[in-house]
Amino acid sequence: MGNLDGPEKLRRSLTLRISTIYARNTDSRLNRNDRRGFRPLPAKAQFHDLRSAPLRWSEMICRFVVHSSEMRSVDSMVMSSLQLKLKSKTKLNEMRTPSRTKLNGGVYDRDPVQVYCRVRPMHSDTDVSCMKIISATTVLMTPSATAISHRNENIKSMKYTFKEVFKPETSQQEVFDKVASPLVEGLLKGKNGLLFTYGVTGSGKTFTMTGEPQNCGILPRCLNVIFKTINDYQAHKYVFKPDKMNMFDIQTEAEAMLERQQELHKFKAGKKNNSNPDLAMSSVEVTKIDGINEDHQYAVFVTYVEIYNNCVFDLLEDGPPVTRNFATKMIREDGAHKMYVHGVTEIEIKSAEEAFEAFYLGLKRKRMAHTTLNAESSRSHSVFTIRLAQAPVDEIGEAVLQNKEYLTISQLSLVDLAGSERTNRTNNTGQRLREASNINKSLMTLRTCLEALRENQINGTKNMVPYRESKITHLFKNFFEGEGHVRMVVCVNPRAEDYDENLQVMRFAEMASEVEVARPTPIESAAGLTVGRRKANRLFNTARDNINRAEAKDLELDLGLVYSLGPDFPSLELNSSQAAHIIKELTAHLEMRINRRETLKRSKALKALLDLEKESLEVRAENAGLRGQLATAERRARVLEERLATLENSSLMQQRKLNELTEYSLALKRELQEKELLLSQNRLDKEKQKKILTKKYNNKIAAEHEKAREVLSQREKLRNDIEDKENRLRMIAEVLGKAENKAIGACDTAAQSTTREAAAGPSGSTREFTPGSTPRALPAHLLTPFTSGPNNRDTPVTTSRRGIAVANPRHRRSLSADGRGWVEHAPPHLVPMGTVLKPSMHNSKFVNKLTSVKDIANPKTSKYCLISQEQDTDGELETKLYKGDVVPTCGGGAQVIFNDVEMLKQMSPNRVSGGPGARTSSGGEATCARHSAKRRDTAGSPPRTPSNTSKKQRTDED
Ligand SMILES: Nc1ncnc2c1ncn2[C@@H]1O[C@H](COP(=O)(O)OP(=O)(O)OP(=O)(O)O)[C@@H](O)[C@H]1O
Repeated sequence: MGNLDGPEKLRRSLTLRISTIYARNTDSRLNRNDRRGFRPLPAKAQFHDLRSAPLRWSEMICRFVVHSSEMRSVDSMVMSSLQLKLKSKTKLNEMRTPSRTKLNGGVYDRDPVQVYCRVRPMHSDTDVSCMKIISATTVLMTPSATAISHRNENIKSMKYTFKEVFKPETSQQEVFDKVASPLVEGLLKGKNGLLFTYGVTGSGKTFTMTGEPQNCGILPRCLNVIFKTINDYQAHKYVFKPDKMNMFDIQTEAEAMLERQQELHKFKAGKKNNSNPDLAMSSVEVTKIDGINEDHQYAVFVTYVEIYNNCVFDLLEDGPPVTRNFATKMIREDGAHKMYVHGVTEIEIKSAEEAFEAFYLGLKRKRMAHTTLNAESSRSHSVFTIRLAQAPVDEIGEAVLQNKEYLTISQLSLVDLAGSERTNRTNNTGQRLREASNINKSLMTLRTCLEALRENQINGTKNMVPYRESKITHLFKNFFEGEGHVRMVVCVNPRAEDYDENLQVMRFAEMASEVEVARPTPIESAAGLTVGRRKANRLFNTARDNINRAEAKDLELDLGLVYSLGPDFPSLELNSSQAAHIIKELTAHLEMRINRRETLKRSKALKALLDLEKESLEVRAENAGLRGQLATAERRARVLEERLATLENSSLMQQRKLNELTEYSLALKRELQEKELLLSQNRLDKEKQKKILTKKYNNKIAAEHEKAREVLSQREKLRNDIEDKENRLRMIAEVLGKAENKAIGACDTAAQSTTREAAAGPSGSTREFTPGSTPRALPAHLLTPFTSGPNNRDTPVTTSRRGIAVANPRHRRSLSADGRGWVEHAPPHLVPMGTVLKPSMHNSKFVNKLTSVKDIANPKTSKYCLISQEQDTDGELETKLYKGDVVPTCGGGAQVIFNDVEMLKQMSPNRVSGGPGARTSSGGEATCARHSAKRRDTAGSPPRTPSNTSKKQRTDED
């Protein structure tokens, strides 16, 4: 280097030393030989002093290229790096998980859930709105006349206040800036956040969360901003590695590199591309978020799950892009009592494009369907979770500190809830109906949980919050029970038809805004580490790269630092003349010693190198063996995990089936009990009715018996009367018979027999009745001669008579009529018979038609006679008399028992008849008609010719 001029010499020496130091800066034990040319360190230099050496170098190199103002932080870094180890030792055991800040004697610092309202544009201009935005924070809802709540609860216009109300024309960017941007900032600063959209179906929740291809929503914008902000501070892939139990491991650069190489091999086998070329969300202009910790390294992980019919499905699971056959996942609690989806695919993302790719893969798999109210309706709740792992870089600003306690995990969950639906509006059936009922049920649980939480917070109670009743609330538990910011965007469709549902949404929003969540604690920077070390390291690296370039010749060098390595060797003076010889010998000796030492050193170094090489080989072999074991163990663990997941799924399914069966059996039991109850009720009713009826029946029977008894006694009485009268008549007849015998002397046989017949009573000793004859004696008036007429019937007649006169009232054939209590039922225009054969029915009631029951059923009526007249086959008039007794019935009516039929035939006197007994007469028609009828006792004599015969047919019913 002696021939080189100043700057060149310096450049070379710097290059040599920087590369040496850089190559070893991860090793804490620097070799003295490596520090050749540096200012010697004190003999008792401590470990942390040695670590500071490269930083001094970085300081020095930086001076070539950076502005002096930037050096201030580097200076301070150099100073504070000395204290690193001591302080870091004391901080090792400090927990990094955010803990609740206690204020004023145990009261937690809390923020309320911030609720925003977004009103979507109307479908068409003709739609009627039920909502008016009256200020930046207030809406006024007015019910339409048809609204149910207006009719039932008589609700008038209501005002609802929000953190902010977004008008229909508000842009997606504005909504993102106001609602989501603070949450993203919180995420980058280590705070948890939850943002969910809530509203009726078709109100714009998905539009707000996801957006449209050219007008993206909150989620893509969040991803854009995150990657834009942490782009320069990302850790290498696989430095942070999820441990599958909701926590992360930190790997060394070497381990991470190995995994990257393995992944590269996998990718060569076949890379999947799920990005959607139509959706250019990444092209949106984004602004970075300021104020993130530049001494940290960051890694972003995403998961995307949907909760469909209260089951959790992983939307990023390996498999074909569009599939529905994924297994359900379980929600579990990690070591820090946080809920997480066990076995979910968590992808490490290195750019916004990669994030969109994952997001669109999930979006394709998300369950959407066409419904009456929304062409693309979400049938599930979707939860996109961004987890950010961050950890400080080491003291030289190069790699992540290998200490899990410095690791901070924050998460932002973006939830697009499915919309509440009223089935009578959607007209859903089958699967859609089941989905809707599950959606409504889970939203109801969310509401119940928030209500319980609010109740506990307001009243200081400790009532159980039913998070576990629904998967979505189970997942939300982290946010409401832990720390973080919770925001909700209430989406509303201002149509008048949606009023009732929007009213429920508004009430929910009002209630949710009263729930408070613990404010997150800001994370502290890594203990004792110099702020800005990462930047310094970066500058150092840049400088190191630059110094090798040709342009470095022209760099202005501050040589002051370089020559401050130490003073020159003092000059030696020789004054004696023999000294030259001595010096020569000494020089030779010294050279020999130096050569020897060099040789020894080289051989020693060679040996050390060989040892090192051997050791390194052994370590490598051991490492390979261990890696193999690790890979096997991992494989086995994966297989076991898969088996566990399968078993869990099947147990879940069995459990679900069991629950369903239990519910079904319970329902059946309930039904059975109800039916039994109904049966016993019926039985009781019947028994009661039976008792009532029996009682009624008995009463009626008793009444009937009573009536029958009365009727019988009446009958008995009547019979006695009749007998009495008959006896009297008989006596009269006997008296009359004796008188006649005396007056007439000899009487023809026929007349005698007739008179005897008529006069003979049942008690008469001389009279014999033939079967079928009338068992009653003729009344006295009937025995009068024909001429006596009806008016003289009661008067005893002493005039003699010969033969049987045609119109002789004594020969009146109808013995059935006693003239009392008769109802005569005959056609209105009865041809007058004018014959004695017509029964005498005194004081009878004459009716043409039987219209009233009372005509028959009254105590005065005891006989009934139906008279019909018609022409017979010879054209003669034929009169029939159907006679019967009227018998009262139990029900208060009456029945007629027919017991006698009489038939009268009237023949024209002009009619020429060749038959025996036929008569011709020149007498008038009326007379002829009157005399043509003849009585014949059917029982006593055989029937005559039909022309002049009157028949009596008796049907004795009794
Ligand atoms: N603010 C808005 N500006 C413009 N269009 C909107 C807005 N909000 C919603 N829309 C439109 O309304 C329709 C329904 O919206 P979206 O699918 O987001 O409803 P949703 O609340 O998610 O319904 P669901 O609960 O059924 O999934 C979409 O076509 C969407 O483009």
